[in-house]
Amino acid sequence: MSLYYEAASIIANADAKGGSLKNRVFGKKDLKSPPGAIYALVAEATKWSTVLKDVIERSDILRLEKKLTPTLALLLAHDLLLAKRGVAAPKEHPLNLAISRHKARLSAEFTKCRIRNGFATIEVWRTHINDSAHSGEGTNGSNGTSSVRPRWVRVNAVRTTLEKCLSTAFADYTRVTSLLDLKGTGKLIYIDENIPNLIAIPPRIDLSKNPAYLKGEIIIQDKASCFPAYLLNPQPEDGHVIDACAAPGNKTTHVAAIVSSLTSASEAKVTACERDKTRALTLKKMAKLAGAEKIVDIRAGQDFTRLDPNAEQFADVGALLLDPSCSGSGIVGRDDMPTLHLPSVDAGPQPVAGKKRKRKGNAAEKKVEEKEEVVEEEVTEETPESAEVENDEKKLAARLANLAAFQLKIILHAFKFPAATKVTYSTCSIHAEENENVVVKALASDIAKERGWRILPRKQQVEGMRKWQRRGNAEACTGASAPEVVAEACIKCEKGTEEGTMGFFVAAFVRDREAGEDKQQDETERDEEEAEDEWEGFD
Ligand SMILES: C[S@@+](CC[C@H](N)C(=O)[O-])C[C@H]1O[C@@H](n2cnc3c(N)ncnc32)[C@H](O)[C@@H]1O
Repeated sequence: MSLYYEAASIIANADAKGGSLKNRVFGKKDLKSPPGAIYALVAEATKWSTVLKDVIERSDILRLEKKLTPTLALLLAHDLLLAKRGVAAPKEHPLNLAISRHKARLSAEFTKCRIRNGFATIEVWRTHINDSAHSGEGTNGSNGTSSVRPRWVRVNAVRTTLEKCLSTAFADYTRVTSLLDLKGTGKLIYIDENIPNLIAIPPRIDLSKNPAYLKGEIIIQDKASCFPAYLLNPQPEDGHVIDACAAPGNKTTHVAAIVSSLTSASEAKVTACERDKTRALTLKKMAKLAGAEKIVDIRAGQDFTRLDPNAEQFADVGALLLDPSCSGSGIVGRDDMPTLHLPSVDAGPQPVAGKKRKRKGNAAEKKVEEKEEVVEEEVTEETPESAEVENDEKKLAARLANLAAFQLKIILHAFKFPAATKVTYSTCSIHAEENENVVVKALASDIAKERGWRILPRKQQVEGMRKWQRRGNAEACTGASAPEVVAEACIKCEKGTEEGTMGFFVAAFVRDREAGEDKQQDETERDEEEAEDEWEGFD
């Protein structure tokens, strides 16, 4: 497999591994190309991806080179236009031919793009691209707007208050009113408008030695990761809360802070299950640092799906937070996969209406057509390698299907807790298979119908979540009785946007306590009657 196919496979993330690009490349054992070369190619091509996407689309090469995938076109165009060594494949290699025969067109579009963006030379442009990547800011987000990646900081309400923090740890910071303003110089702070007690500062500021951080008064936590506990909105009447998949504990300590602010810390009760004993150690440390060890009962090594919902000790569990393992495709770390903007085949210049190419056109047109036919043939020679890419896609689909089955199992188990009326389900995945699709299946389940579980509609969500604009995709909710309502109830975050979050998904399920109790009572009575009917003794 060539360098380009291996790099494309890393980008496709066929192994569905989360974490940084470095981890994904250097952690992969079976690479044939040098990992350093793959890493450099993906990192550099990603930095330039908004530019290359534009250049490729305007050149229309994806339409001409039918078997060149958007990812391969991006990687090859990068090397052709920007790498000192050019395309790292022999001149006669089909991939090299597929990109090099469009060199004139691509170079012309690249130059036009540079001029449009106001850069006098490629070197000035390169410096700008490198600076933007270094500060964690995209020149353009995936939706064509500016993107920003601030450092999100949650003020831990168990230990302190936002006001105290603003007058101590952040006393010398200047308040800005937009996330984009955090790109400025100096100590800047933004107070979030969706999540209480959440602030953002420029990513260049290191908090690791800050006393407030060391004392657990502030916790570094992505904004999106604060959505589940806030959306769950546990109230004193909800009683006991369960965090089903808790380590390392960001959401556990957040939910602990919310419940303890509403009741006395001695009454607040959160049970945190963590199946992995080693990860549970981190959870323990985190709960201690956050001052939540008395609120949180940690069940190290406990598989949530083996917890007995009908056990006496869980009789008052009213709310459950479910944040199960997922593909992690939405995760953005400081050293993580930056957002890659891929060209689309349909975005290129469209043929002018009424000027259909004919087989017997003028000489120039004919030449183009002949070339196109040759292109088809040459790329077909790549079939074995294309098959490997296809295989990667199949691997990803299989992994997502497994994860989705496990995620659904977690939700359906949570629905069984007799006093529960609130459940949040979240993932840091960008795949509908793990998100909307799982929600739709959960709503269609027998237990949801029996116990009256439904989606919490947007208009009934807590204010900050109601205000959040990015919602689910109705097409991915096909199968639900009201796909538009379910999609609107689903909350999404996208990485690489002006909102400055990771990729994330969260939805809440609710049911009326009375309706649930009635239905459960009916069910119990029905079970008893059935048991009586089945009883055939003493005759
Ligand atoms: C996405 S992480 C949770 C992150 C955590 N909620 C936070 O915000 O810090 C998922 C965790 O669930 C744990 N897990 C997976 N399956 C589980 C199960 N059946 N029961 C309990 N924990 C489980 C994993 O070991 C992992 O630590």
